[in-house]
Amino acid sequence: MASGTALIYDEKMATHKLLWSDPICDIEVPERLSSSYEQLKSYHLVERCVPVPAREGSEEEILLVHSLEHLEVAKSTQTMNEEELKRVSENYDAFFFHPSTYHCARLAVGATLQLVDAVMSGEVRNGMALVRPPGHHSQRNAANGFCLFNNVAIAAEYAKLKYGLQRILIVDWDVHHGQGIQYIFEEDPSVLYFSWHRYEHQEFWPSLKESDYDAVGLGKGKGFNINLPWNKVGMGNSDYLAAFFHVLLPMAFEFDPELVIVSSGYDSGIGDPEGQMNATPEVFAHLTHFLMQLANGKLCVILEGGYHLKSLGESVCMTVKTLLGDPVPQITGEMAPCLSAVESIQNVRAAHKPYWKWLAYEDTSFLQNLSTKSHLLKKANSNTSTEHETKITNNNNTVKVERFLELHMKNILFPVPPIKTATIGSEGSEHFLSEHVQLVKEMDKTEIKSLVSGFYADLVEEDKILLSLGSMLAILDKILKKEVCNGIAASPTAALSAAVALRHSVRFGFQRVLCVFVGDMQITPNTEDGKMLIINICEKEQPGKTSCKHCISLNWKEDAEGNDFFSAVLGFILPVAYSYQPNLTVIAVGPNRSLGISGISLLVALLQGLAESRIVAVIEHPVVLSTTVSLCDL
Ligand SMILES: NCCCNCCCCCC(=O)CS
Ligand SMILES: [Zn+2]
Repeated sequence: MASGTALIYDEKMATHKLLWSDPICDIEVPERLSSSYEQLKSYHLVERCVPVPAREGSEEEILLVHSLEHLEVAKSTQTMNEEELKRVSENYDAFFFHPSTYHCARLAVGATLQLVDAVMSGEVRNGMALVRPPGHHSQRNAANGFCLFNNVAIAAEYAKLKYGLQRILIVDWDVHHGQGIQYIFEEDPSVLYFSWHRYEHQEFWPSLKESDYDAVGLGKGKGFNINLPWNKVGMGNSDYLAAFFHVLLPMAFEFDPELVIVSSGYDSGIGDPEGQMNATPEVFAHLTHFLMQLANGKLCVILEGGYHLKSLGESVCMTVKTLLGDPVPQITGEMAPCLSAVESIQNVRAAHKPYWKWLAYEDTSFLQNLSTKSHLLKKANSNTSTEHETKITNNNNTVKVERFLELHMKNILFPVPPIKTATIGSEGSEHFLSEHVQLVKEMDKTEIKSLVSGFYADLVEEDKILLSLGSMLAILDKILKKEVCNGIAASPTAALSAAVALRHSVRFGFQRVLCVFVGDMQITPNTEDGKMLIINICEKEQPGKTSCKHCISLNWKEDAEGNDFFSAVLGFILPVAYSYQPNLTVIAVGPNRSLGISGISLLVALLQGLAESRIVAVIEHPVVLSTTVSLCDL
């Protein structure tokens, strides 16, 4: 598995700038790039990345997507004076030329392709390219929305051609619809394009009918274009996470891409004048973390929009920090998506039902009266405020947002715990594990006995059991003291170890401990104090087992595709776990587990988005090593 994160930046891309007054384009300033880079430096993130130089994209590479005419027009602007530049710019919707624009746009293309090469060659695992002008609005024969060449679309065509890829996922989390990308790939089933965007029932720019949820692709491309319109402003972390859990991630796992490219616009973040949304910078760490679980981690993040310099910089840092494998910061605030977001999520799922296995059982009965419904919704929304109150409605609120960003930002990029993963390896096992792993010495028996005696002494008689608890407790202690980030212990009885780990963590002072138990859990610690949440994925109905508020059992059977597993984890376990906001996660795999190794590794990897990635895995013997790899392989 490749390692390392590439960072591609060339300050020459800051020369492109607006020479006349234009209230629409004046937010796309050179400082977007330089201040993001400075922010990365201030958090010591640049030095941790692999520097990869930008290059000029060739004319041939640009012609993979654009017409010769478009290329020639762009090229001809290099020698124009301001008046001519202004005139050419007026041919396009929201675009401006500068004498250096053509050169900068070729650098943006080249930087993007350099990142694709670095990732596809295995030189790095993932990376980010800080580029401008952005690309996702530009079309075969036109510049649009600050974009001249479609960097991400060219990258996808380039990767198909040079590396023979057949499945590329493009995730566009910019707050605008990347209609350029949609037009280029809408008949192409080898490129899955997902975009969410501010839409407000087609009121918001670019105000296209084809940006709505029912634009699912054309011909062979049907089902491979996913539009999630936001019909209200003020969308926040909970709405973005719900969109990933209930739309993008199940599709992405079913699609199983060989490469993931992100049209990474941060105008969907809080404070941005274009987006007017409320999602905070750490949400981009979570979104990045989720996408890192696809395509063996081959992830190329390409900058698109983002016009609030402070919010942009913090979000860029959150993204790069996560690409580097750092623990994911806790998401705070409400966890329920708003009504309008749920409406959009339901609509796009219903529109895609015919094209996706994981949606086979989707109930679309609500759709019948949708046409009147959305009309009614629109009318209703004009007065009722059943949505997030939009915190940034008028300018004195903007001050509040600025204040929020100042206060909120300075300490959310915490120092990384020195060691990532702890394990009790039998002699020599350290050779299997990556450099992140620290071997922890066993606790001695007397210490264990005294520690455990207050809990399950009646259950713990045999020494073998006692010893197994010792290794888990030794690791758990390091996690609770935040000396390590996560750990893994083998155990002859995962159920007992999990129960002790839960009790021990609560006694240590953790207020919300999540336990995901795979297999039938003989012991269920009492959870009524709300300090534990147990999700039990069990093969068969547990006779007489009552599901109480904090103990949920999910009946499970191994199925042919394994797709149901993804939608169960993504559509149920993660949303429940995220709404619980645990500060520690215990995952335990019992004897008759029903999930394959890959399923467990994915579950562990996805659960690392919680509790600042504090997770302890208690595994029955045979699967120990592979799970260790997925733990320290973040
Ligand atoms: N009433 C007309 C308003 C037009 N606004 C155009 C905004 C273009 C934004 C492009 C962008 O941010 C790329 S990521
Ligand atoms: Zn944008």
